Amino acid sequence: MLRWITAGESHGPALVAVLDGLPAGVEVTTADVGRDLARRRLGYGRGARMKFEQDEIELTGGVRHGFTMGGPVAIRIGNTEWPKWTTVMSADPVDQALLDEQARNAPLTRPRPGHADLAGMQKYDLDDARPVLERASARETAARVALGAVAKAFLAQAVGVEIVSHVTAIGSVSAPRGVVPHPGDADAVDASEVRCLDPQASAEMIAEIDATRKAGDTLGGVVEVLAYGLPPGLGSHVQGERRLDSRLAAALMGIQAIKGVEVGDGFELARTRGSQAHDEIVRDETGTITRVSGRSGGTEGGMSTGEVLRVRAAMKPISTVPRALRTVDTATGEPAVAINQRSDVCAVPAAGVVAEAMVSLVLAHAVLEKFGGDSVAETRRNAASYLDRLAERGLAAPAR
Ligand SMILES: Cc1cc2nc3c(=O)[nH]c(=O)nc-3n(C[C@H](O)[C@H](O)[C@H](O)COP(=O)(O)O)c2cc1C
Ligand SMILES: C=C(O[C@@H]1CC(C(=O)O)=C[C@@H](OP(=O)(O)O)[C@H]1O)C(=O)O
Repeated sequence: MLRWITAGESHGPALVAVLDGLPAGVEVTTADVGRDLARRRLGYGRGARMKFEQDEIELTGGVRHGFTMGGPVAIRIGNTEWPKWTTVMSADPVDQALLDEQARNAPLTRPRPGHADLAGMQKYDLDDARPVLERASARETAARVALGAVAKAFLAQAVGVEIVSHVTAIGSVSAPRGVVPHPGDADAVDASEVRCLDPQASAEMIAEIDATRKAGDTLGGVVEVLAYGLPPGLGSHVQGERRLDSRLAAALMGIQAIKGVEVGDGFELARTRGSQAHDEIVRDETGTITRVSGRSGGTEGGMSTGEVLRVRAAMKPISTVPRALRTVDTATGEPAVAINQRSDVCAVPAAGVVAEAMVSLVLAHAVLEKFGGDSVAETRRNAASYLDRLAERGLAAPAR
């Protein structure tokens, strides 16, 4: 079983992340993790912090000489912001006099709509939103992306699966339908400041972000993740929680600010007649079983079909809106405007990288469930044996 967990606060000394259950022999380095973390910092519309936050990475456990050893992989990501926050975020008690010296230590009592602030203060019996927002912050997604990089390395090396993500909409601007990147397009996607393959849509998205920033407002959008090379039969129809689609949806919905998930053509399928909604099965000239379309997004009955997996996630606009939103000061009970610190205007491009990480973790888990293995070579042999058996039965799925 593959399990993962993260800890740490936005302005604490570091984030830490643990991935337990990975076989030995996965080739992964600090540079591989760093590459994905750098991609997460990309994106037009991000705020000031992303320009100077450095993501100091340390593989603190589970990896030796560039290969996993079979134990938990532990990653520490130091926050370079920490020196400014040593008092307000000190783990140990601090003198009140010292706290009173800096404005940033004052309790936050004007909860921001759209954030965890108010519900967290209610739930955890707090007079200050600080302990809530520190953990609710999407700074935590750096830890997930670090683990996702390791999962992605495992998927590529064990079963040849490649993951790519892109932005399909920002605010009212959508990429044309049919813009679907292949693994070979990954660098071209990242070369766009909004991680969109279509140049015209990219330019329009950037203009929309500029106009929104000028208006003191924020934006959301839609990201899509594709997985190429999945074998059929990951996940299972036998129990709701074992379905690959339900696990992907939960993992994507667990990302900060994600409010909707679609698998394949998703909501569009609800408006389509059955004859136009499903992917007909044919045998091609090589004897391979294949589909004439990809509307299902590569899952049927909660299992991978062997076709390209395609999932989308909708992100709501950034919650910290410069045009101050109404709230109530919890210290006085009086109407107030929400705290408004520096913030992103749009983080949809970064959310795509986070979604890629979550899809990678879910797929790595599903691969290990199906094929097991204490070494990558063993997982690879087990997967090959399954695919050989499918071929023997005349049920080989296409290599994608
Ligand atoms: C990559 C990423 C970056 C984000 N950056 C910000 C930000 O700078 N400011 C902000 O207010 N919200 C930001 N958010 C969103 C908040 O974390 C999110 O709105 C908040 O957790 C409440 O959303 P929820 O109701 O889905 O938990 C970001 C989200 C993601 C995924
Ligand atoms: C730090 C990151 O994102 C942060 C997510 C975030 C939020 O409220 O979610 C608010 C901002 O942080 P701060 O309040 O310190 O300016 C973003 O910069 C990151 O993605 O690494």
